[in-house]
Amino acid sequence: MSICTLRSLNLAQSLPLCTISSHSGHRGITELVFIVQFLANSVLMAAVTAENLIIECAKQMGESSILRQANCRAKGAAPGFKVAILGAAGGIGQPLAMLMKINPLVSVLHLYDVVNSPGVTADISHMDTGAVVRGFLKQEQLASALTGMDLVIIPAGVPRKPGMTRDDLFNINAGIVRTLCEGIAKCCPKAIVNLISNPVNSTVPIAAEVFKKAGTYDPKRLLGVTMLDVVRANTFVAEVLGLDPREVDVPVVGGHAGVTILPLLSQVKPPCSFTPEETEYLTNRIQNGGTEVVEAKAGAGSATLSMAYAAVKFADACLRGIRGDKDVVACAFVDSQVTELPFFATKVRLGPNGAEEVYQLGPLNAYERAGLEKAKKELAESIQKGISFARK
Ligand SMILES: NC(=O)C1=CN([C@@H]2O[C@H](COP(=O)(O)OP(=O)(O)OC[C@H]3O[C@@H](n4cnc5c(N)ncnc54)[C@H](O)[C@@H]3O)[C@@H](O)[C@H]2O)C=CC1
Ligand SMILES: O=C([O-])CC(=O)C(=O)O
Repeated sequence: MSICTLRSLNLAQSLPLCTISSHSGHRGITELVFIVQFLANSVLMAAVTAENLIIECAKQMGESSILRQANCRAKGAAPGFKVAILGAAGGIGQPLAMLMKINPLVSVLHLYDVVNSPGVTADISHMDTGAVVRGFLKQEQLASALTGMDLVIIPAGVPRKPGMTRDDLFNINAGIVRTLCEGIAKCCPKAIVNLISNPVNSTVPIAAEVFKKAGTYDPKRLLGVTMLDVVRANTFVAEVLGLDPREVDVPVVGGHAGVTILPLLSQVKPPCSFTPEETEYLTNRIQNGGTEVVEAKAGAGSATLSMAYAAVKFADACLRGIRGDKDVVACAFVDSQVTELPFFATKVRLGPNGAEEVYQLGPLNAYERAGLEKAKKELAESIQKGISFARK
């Protein structure tokens, strides 16, 4: 308030003064000066009156109510999409929330968690970017967090420690994902869902079953996030080729765990070739990128910062798709007819309804065909595990 008043004072005092000094002596100009002075004083009085009014209102209604009104006004100011992050106070959730607050396509950002979301929300809400941020804590606020959302990003759940596989997270994360997806089915059934929680190869089938049970399943709108595999593949391949990673595009198909992560090195852009040793090295490194980080963090969790970056890259592609941008293509783990499995990661074209088109694998070399068979075997089990859990 006081800053507003100061600004008005400056305006009222400085404007007429500088006008007089440069134009004194001219009658018409002097009249103009008086008019400007009069207008400036009126602005000042109006500002003071308005400030008094607001202070009076604040006294009567309580400060938080005034702040809520300010929030409502801000909401109308920035056109864009409404995005919720479930698990927003976590290792991925926090940097993801920060990066989504910067995204100009986002007008409203809902941060939900079972702990610490008020603090994260207060912190992020001070960033002077367009999106309005609201925090939601615990199950009783899940419905409010989800209502009206266009895109829901889910990084909720426990991460790995050294020695664990992603499947070891199933017992805890399966239940978390089921509960959150039940909320989505009730409160924002048309939202596009970006599912990050591991094991993605099982949590995506769980989400699909929950939506089927609720009668809201739209296969296009459910996307398992495998972007981190692509981000890693681009980085490691660029290192080997001596290129800038931003110039490299590596399709990664299959799923998101160990051998189910299948980089298609024969389809790298720009076109290039690798020796058998390079192919072996790159495939292993891309498949074990997650484990590399888990071991380096030595018990303090798994990839969070690169994952937040990858999640934002993917969410941004989804939002551009919803907006109607043409040719938005990214890899994701989706409902698929590309193989005999019900879910598979390939390139998809993102549009207003999510994954509008699921692309075929394209030509594979012998190394990749062998990798595909291994990937499908493990994927089939993980998918079935998720479906059985959700149907129990
Ligand atoms: N798809 C991918 O490429 C990747 C997936 N992940 C997975 O993402 C998940 C999260 O990882 P981090 O953020 O590092 O873990 P974290 O433990 O740091 O954060 C998880 C957050 O989820 C919250 N949470 C737990 N139960 C919840 C519930 N019922 N509702 C809402 N929030 C809940 C926790 O309070 C916590 O704030 C893990 O399952 C991890 O394996 C991690 C990296 C890459
Ligand atoms: O490895 C983990 O547990 C986390 C993850 O999915 C990844 O970093 O790719």
